Amino acid sequence: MPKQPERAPIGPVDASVVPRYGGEATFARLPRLDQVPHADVALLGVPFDSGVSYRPGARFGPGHIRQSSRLLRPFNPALGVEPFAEQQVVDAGDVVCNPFDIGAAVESVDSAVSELLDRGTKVVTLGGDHTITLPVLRALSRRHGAIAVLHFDAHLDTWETYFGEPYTHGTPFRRAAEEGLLDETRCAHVGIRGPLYSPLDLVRDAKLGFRVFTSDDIEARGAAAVSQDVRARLDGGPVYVSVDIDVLDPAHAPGTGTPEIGGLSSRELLVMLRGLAGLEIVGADVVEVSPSYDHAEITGLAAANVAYELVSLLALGARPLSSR
Ligand SMILES: N=C(N)NCCCC(=O)O
Ligand SMILES: [Zn+2]
Ligand SMILES: [Zn+2]
Repeated sequence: MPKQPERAPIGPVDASVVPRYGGEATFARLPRLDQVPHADVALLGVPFDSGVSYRPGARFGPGHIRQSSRLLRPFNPALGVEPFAEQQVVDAGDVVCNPFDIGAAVESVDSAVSELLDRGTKVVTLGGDHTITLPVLRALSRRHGAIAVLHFDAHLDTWETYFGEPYTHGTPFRRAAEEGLLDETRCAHVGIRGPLYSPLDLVRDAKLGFRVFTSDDIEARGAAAVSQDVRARLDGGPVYVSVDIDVLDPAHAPGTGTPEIGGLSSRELLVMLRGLAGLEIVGADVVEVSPSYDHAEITGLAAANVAYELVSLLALGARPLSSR
């Protein structure tokens, strides 16, 4: 059989030909999963927020992030990559999640992510509240074993339960640690700040294997310096990147459910993300975007651009070692 010529990825709709404010709001105006023969990377919406402890609305996050992603362009100069040309990126639509049964919703996310991974597609999940990271980690660790988690968040999300419930947006990383999904020598939280329930929260969190880089550390030492330490912590195996948009200061991301003052600027978050270039990233998410508290798409734009950086990092990771 003659070798098939390699097909170039189908990219976004060209904004210089078709106005970017019209047409279907797939992420970055990319093709849908059913429009390509094979996808290397899929953006997957998870409209679910039954795990929240305060303001609701993250169920509307995926649609809002897509709408806010219309202005993204195909070349990322900061990382020197064309993320949609070097790999086939698609929008895989939304997972159907039962809003009245958290356990069932968690199973649905696991199945949807597993199905994509089985086809050789990496997944960047658009939440949804932070509950949804647990099933993604379950699906990934079935393939990769225990993985490092880099968790950007104001909150630890390693609390025990809320109202006796194990699956909530404040507990995913405790469940993940208990289930042995995490490489406890290589996990980190970045951007932690704000009041806790008890001094023991930090002690219990450290026991799960997380190193904490606080929002104050970034203010004191600068994002570039902290990013070096984070990188050193993660190196040596598969890494999952979870971005709770409330890692940003409410001035940079007002549209979220549990806002905490004194957070990162969007510029600092970009520096931290770009510092990950070259790591073995196996999946990522952007969660906790709650559009009804957003203004002027501030949070939507931040989330869309974070997802764009994550897809860019996946493109770099897919390059042959010699050209990274
Ligand atoms: N994952 C997010 N965004 N928040 C967790 C906060 C849990 C609490 O109410 O203490
Ligand atoms: Zn948070
Ligand atoms: Zn969180």
